[in-house]
Amino acid sequence: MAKILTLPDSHTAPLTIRAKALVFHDPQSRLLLDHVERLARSDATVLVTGETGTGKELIARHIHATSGRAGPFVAVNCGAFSETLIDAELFGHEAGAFTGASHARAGWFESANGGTLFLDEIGDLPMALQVKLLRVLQERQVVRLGSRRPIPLDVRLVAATNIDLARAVAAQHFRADLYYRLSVAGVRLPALHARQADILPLAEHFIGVYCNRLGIRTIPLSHDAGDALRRYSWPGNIRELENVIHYALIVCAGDEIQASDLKLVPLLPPVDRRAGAASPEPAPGYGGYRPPVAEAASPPSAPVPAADARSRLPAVFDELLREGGDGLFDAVERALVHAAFEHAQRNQVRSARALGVTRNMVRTLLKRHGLLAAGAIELDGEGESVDDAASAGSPFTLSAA
Ligand SMILES: Nc1ncnc2c1ncn2[C@@H]1O[C@H](COP(=O)(O)OP(=O)(O)OP(=O)(O)O)[C@@H](O)[C@H]1O
Repeated sequence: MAKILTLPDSHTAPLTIRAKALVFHDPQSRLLLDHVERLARSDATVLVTGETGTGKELIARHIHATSGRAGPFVAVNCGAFSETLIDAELFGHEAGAFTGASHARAGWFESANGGTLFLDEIGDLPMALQVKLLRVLQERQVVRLGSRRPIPLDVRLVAATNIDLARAVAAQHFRADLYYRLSVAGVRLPALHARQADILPLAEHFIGVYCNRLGIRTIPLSHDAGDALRRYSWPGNIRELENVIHYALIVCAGDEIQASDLKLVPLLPPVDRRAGAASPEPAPGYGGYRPPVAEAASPPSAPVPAADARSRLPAVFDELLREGGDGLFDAVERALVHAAFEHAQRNQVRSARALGVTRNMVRTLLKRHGLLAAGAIELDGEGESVDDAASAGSPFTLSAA
């Protein structure tokens, strides 16, 4: 059974709590872990939400491991089966219940008796089975397909999803009654970029795991590599970090993992600070990320009130701003506007849509950062109108909270 190391209250140094494979170092993460363990001690059904790769299954396993339940942990991905199959697999069937059912078979609920059933991607469960699931949860008994005999159950259900179930209810893809039943006890796992203090401890943890697996001595991160990991936005969250470290250990040729060994997917194209200059090719390795190059001699235009600009940009900038001060904010804002403008082939309307701001705001920001200075071409949209709402699918909203 996984064991949590409890830390003395007086311990002020940053600490990593390791419980089997659990790394929770960020103060917010530790609070979350406390919450999870309190829920684990109850019998409550728990809904774990969070983006892909944030550790939902790991948390479900931890809930089981710390619940004191002696039965097994049974994990099922609801999105991986057809409706007919998942019905029979979840609730079991008697012999002859349907064509091909030559033997009676216990379903996952019965298999998890005394333990925990983890239903991953619960949002993918077909509506008809949502009704059945709700009934099983309420009555604490299951009836196999082809039978009328109720089988009593003692199963703790943990469900997980990376979609917004409330929206799925609004879109009539998910039943409201099941939603309310599942949402009583919830755990929301933050995206990795919002757990800054967890990034390096997790990276070190994965270095340990994979060096062990590869049978090599531990290779530490160089300073630059650590910096790059902290600055990256991690759209694939902890799973992506794990893969990046695994790959880096395979390609690393020296005594330390270098930034160039890290295969990070670029969120932003590289930045050229000269207005109107063509974007250079991404750097090799390190996902093409480059720090902004030194300021070139393009004259700054009339500034716009910073607060105005900030209020319209995604929340991730607020985080960067808190951490890095105005200089960092400006650099990121400029990089973003420049990237969107180049990506939209200097069409202000399309840039505005990608950024989720008005066209006037794009124009103001372009001016402010000298991107409409001499040599820059200004193309307007062909009569397209833009409203203030962020456009769906904007490539620049990936890391927004
Ligand atoms: N706190 C953590 N400490 C150590 N490893 C972790 C932690 N959280 C997640 N991981 C690792 O990250 C990987 C992804 O975690 P997991 O599969 O639990 O994510 P998930 O949210 O269920 O993903 P998906 O939504 O894609 O199913 C796993 O290898 C897991 O062991």
